[in-house]
Amino acid sequence: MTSIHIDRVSKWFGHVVAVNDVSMTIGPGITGLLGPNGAGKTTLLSMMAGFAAPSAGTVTLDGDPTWRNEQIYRHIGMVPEREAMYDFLTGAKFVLANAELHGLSDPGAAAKAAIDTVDMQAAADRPIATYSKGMRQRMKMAAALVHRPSVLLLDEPFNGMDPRQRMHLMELLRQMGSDGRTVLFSSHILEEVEQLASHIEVMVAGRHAASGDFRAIRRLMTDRPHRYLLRSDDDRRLAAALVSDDSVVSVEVDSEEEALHVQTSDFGRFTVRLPRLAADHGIRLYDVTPADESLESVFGYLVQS
Ligand SMILES: Nc1ncnc2c1ncn2[C@@H]1O[C@H](COP(=O)(O)OP(=O)(O)OP(=O)(O)O)[C@@H](O)[C@H]1O
Repeated sequence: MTSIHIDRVSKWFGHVVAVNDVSMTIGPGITGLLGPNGAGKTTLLSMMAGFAAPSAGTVTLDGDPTWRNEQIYRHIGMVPEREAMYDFLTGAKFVLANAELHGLSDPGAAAKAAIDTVDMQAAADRPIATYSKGMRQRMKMAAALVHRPSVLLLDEPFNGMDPRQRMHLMELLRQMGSDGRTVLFSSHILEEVEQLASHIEVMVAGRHAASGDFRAIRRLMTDRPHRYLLRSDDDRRLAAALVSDDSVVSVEVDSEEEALHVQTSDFGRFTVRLPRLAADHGIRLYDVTPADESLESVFGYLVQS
């Protein structure tokens, strides 16, 4: 069982719409679920794992609904972002308890194999309370893998990991993807998603904003109109010079801030043209600051497009 199909799914909590009419299919290999905080990624993953019911629409795994379907839990492993571990247990006991909950025929062997997979043998007999965030993350991963699920869902798995742990987990996920498993992980960091996933789904404010190859998503993010804040020794003359340039969409003089707000459609060309233009007109530039570089505004642009 490998393909998750999300069909017109919404989820609301009182007046909050966490997921808004989302449709997507997640197949074998590695997919990145990208979106800023509060985009609805955790809520969507919980519905995929069968932990929460959609308010509208359906979530199915190879045609079978995931909600309240015991058979489905055998095929899905979920690594939640929030800690859901008993700190007094050792890592080994925690993974073993998960193996027993799944009713596996040899829970001891399954737990040992899962701990070996995440390379946590050395710390397996220590209480979880003594683990670093990255070690906890790996034990949660072992618990999620103990029944050898064909679908692995991970919520912000790289949070709190050091670079070496990050590389180790990336390697492990790559291996699972190439074994034909379906691996879906959420993140709010584009670079992280790019390194691992060839296919990306983007969520913004509960909506499905974009889907595709990471190059296409990257292009969408860099081709958007860029806004800059400029300060110079003669803003009005600079504004007049800028409006005649092809790369500039709009210029606004902000006399309160004593600055110019410039919007460009081609930021590569603009960054080359701006210093030349200023030099040609004998204008001195004091400040050139991108005004919309925050991740939220980049995602916001994707939703509008
Ligand atoms: N149980 C709940 N009760 C009320 N509101 C909720 C609940 N769970 C999520 N929400 C709201 O739904 C929206 C989406 O939250 P969700 O946690 O799914 O986003 P996210 O993309 O995973 O963000 P983050 O990375 O910050 O966890 C948010 O506005 C959140 O406050």
